[in-house]
Amino acid sequence: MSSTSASWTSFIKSLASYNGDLSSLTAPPFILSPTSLVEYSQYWSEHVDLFLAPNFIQQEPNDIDSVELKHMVAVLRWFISTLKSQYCSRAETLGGEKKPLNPFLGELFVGKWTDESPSKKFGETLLVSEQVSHHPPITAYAIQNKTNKTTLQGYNGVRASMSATALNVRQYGHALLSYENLNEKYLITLPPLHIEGILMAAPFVELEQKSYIQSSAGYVAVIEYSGKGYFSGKSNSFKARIYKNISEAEDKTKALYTVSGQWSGVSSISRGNTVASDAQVFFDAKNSKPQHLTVKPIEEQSPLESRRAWQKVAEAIRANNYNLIHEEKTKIENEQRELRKKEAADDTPWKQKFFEEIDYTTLTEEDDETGYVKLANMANLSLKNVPSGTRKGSSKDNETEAGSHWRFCPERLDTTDIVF
Ligand SMILES: CCC(=O)OC[C@H](C)CC[C@H]1O[C@H]2C[C@H]3[C@@H]4CC=C5C[C@@H](O)CC[C@]5(C)[C@H]4CC[C@]3(C)[C@H]2[C@@H]1C
Repeated sequence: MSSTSASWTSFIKSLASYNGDLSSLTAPPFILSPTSLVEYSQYWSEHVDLFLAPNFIQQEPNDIDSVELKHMVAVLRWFISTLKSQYCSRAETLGGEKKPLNPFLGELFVGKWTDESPSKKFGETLLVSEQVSHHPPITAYAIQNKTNKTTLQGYNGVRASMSATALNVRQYGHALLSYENLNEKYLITLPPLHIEGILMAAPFVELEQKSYIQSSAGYVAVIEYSGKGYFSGKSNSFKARIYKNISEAEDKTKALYTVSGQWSGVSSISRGNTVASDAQVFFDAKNSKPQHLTVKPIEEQSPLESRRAWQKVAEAIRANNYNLIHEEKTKIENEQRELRKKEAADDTPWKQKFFEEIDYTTLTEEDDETGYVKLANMANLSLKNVPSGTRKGSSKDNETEAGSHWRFCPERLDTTDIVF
C-alpha cells in the first residue's frame, strides 16, 4: 500500500471520531489545498459580464415580459455561472476537492477584475474578503463595481457532519445583490452540499436540496439540486423555476420560466413549468471561460493579506513536505494565540475592518438599509442564525440565539490603507 493510501486510510479512521469542527481534522498533505478559504469569495464574480448584465437590459417595445422579470432571468444566469468556480475549481486545478487553509481572524483577500468589455462599459470590479470570525470560521465579502453602482455583499460559515460515506455541509449566511441604478435588490441563499468520494480519496462536491433568489420586484427563483441517481441521473444537476412571487411558488404549474441541466455543464430555459423540446441554451459552463481576478504581487501585500501570510505554508504544501507544513502552520497558529492572549489581557478585542455584526431580528424593514429584512420576509425566510434558506416556522427555524449576521460597511473601503 503506498504511503498516500496508508495515510489516507488512517485519516478516514480519524473521521470516525470527527467532532464537527473541520479545522480540527489533520488531513494528510496531499488533500491540503495551498489556498485559504478567505479566497473562495472570488468565485462569486468570475463572469463579470453576467454579474453586471441587468444594468444593460432595458424594456423593449414589444416585450412580453416586464423588465424586472428579464432582470430576474439575468440574475439567475449569473448565479448559475458562479457554481462551477465555487464547487469545481479545485477539482479542475488540483485533481480533486481539497481541504482549504483555515483563515486566521482578520485575514484579508483583495483583488480586482479589470474591464474586459470592448466598450469599457463595465469599469473595474473590486473584491474585499475578510475572515470576520475564527471560532466559528466566518468569511464576509463584498464585490463592488462603482461604474454601474452594483454591489454584492455576503458572508459564509459552514457546519459539517460525517455520514457513513460523505461529509454533509450546511451553509450559514446569504448574499445580497444591489443594482442601485435599477433600484433592484436580490437576496441569494446558499444550498446545502455534501462531499462524496472521500473513501476513494477523490473528494468532490455535490449540491443538494434547495436555494432561493428573491427579487425586490417580487419575482423569486427556486433552485433544486441533485446529483447522480436523482431525477436526471447526472452529477451537478439542477432545476430552477421562476415565479411571480413566493406564494405562487407553492404550485409548480405557475412557473413563468423553467431552467434545467447541469450547473457545471449545459442548462436550458423554456417558458412555463416544463423544459420543452425547443428550449434555448441558458448557460454553458464548459464554454464560458471564467475571468480570474488580479491580485497584486506578494511583496506589495500587507501582513494580513492571505497569500503573503500563508506563503511558506503554501510552498510546503506544494512540496508535499509534511514536517515543513506542520512547522510553518504552527508558527502562524502560535502568533495568533499570542495576539488573542494580548487582546484579552488589554481588553482590546479584535476589530473587523470592513464588516460589522448585526442582529436582523431587531430591525424593521425600514431601519434595515441593506434590504435584507424586506427580502427575507418576501421569501418567507427565517431571520435567525439558522442554515441559509431556512423557511420561517420550519423545523430548522429553531435557533433561540439572536440572528447574528454580517453587514458590509462601504464607507470603510474609501478610507482604507489597503491597496487593491
Ligand atoms: C472530511 C474531512 C476532510 O478534510 O476531507 C477533505 C475533503 C476535501 C472534504 C472536506 C473539505 O471540502 C472542502 C469543500 C469546501 C467548500 C467548497 C466551496 C464553498 C463555497 C464557498 O462560497 C463557501 C465555502 C464552501 C462551502 C467550502 C467550505 C469548506 C469545504 C466544505 C471544504 C472541506 C473542509
